[in-house]
Amino acid sequence: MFYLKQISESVLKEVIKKRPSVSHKGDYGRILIIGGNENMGGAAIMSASAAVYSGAGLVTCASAPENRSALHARLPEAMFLDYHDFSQIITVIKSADVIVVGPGLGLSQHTNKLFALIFTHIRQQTTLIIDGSAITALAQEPKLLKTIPNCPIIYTPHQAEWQRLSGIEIAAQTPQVNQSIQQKLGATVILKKHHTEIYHADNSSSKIMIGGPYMATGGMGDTLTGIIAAFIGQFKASSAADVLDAAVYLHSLIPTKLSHEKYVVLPSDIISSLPQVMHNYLV
Ligand SMILES: NC(=O)C1=CN([C@@H]2O[C@H](COP(=O)(O)OP(=O)(O)OC[C@H]3O[C@@H](n4cnc5c(N)ncnc54)[C@H](OP(=O)(O)O)[C@@H]3O)[C@@H](O)[C@H]2O)[C@@H](O)CC1
Ligand SMILES: Nc1ncnc2c1ncn2[C@@H]1O[C@H](COP(=O)(O)OP(=O)(O)O)[C@@H](O)[C@H]1O
Ligand SMILES: [Mg+2]
Repeated sequence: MFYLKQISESVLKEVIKKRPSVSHKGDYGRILIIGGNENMGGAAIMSASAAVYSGAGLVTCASAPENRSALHARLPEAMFLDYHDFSQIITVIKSADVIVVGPGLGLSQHTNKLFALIFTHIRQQTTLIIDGSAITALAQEPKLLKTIPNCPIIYTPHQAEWQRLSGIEIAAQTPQVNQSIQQKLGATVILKKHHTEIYHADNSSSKIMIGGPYMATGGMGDTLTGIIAAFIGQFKASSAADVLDAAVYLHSLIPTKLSHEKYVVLPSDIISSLPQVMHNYLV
């Protein structure tokens, strides 16, 4: 029998820490989000917003220039880069603690150029979260997959994206098979579904038993990427597995609670609740 640990609420108390008085934004994670083409800026904005509202110290969003005003109007805490400006993007890649690539990025030659840029300039200690279009782009370009850098990598596929990347049909995505592909990839895989499963880089695995169809709105996965990035960027005292378990659990805990009074829980509802709910877990 394959054992997936059921994540419990207690992980939030273990991971979320009171901040030392003598600290500054640089201590809470420099996050770069690369996503949002001219039609899907919302995905990058939701990812960046989730990162800011879950405590990331400095968030920069590299996106299509059409999204600049929307991002600034919606999230003035975040900085913006035109994703065609390679020299500025390289500078931020080199200083980022966590990079998210993919929310709303779309599939184009430009997506592949951005991959080459990240893979060349990312530092070994930086975590790279690969989501959405970026997963599909990698699945379509096996050559790119061979050039993946030697830094911590986290894939956050939904079941169809996992099918594209792993070659496993959705019906055949059992924990044993999922873990064998995850180990071949040498990365962490967060397989998003009803009761999301996490296959950690240290070969442990876990799953959540909360969340439901009130979360089935576009942007819900984009929001998860921002929470994960912020947690990695700031909660350095806990193990990598606990930090990811906590981020994934929190992302579903908020809508589970709100679903008692709402038919659907929007990504924006989760984002605005994050600071208050996180405060509840300070010991
Ligand atoms: N506001 C914005 O800017 C938004 C931007 N977005 C961005 O769009 C990009 C593309 O991402 P995507 O997930 O929308 O599309 P894609 O990768 O083609 O997968 C969909 C196909 O897979 C199938 N499918 C099967 N199982 C599934 C499952 N469990 N979960 C989901 N799908 C499942 C599904 O089946 P069907 O619905 O037909 O039954 C369909 O055939 C990505 O970069 C993302 O960030 C979105 O976040 C939305 C809000
Ligand atoms: N029925 C459901 N039960 C539990 N979680 C769900 C359900 N439907 C969607 N979700 C969650 O919503 C998110 C959807 O991710 P994804 O498809 O990548 O969204 P998007 O790309 O639109 O942002 C995942 O975290 C998934 O677990
Ligand atoms: Mg997605």
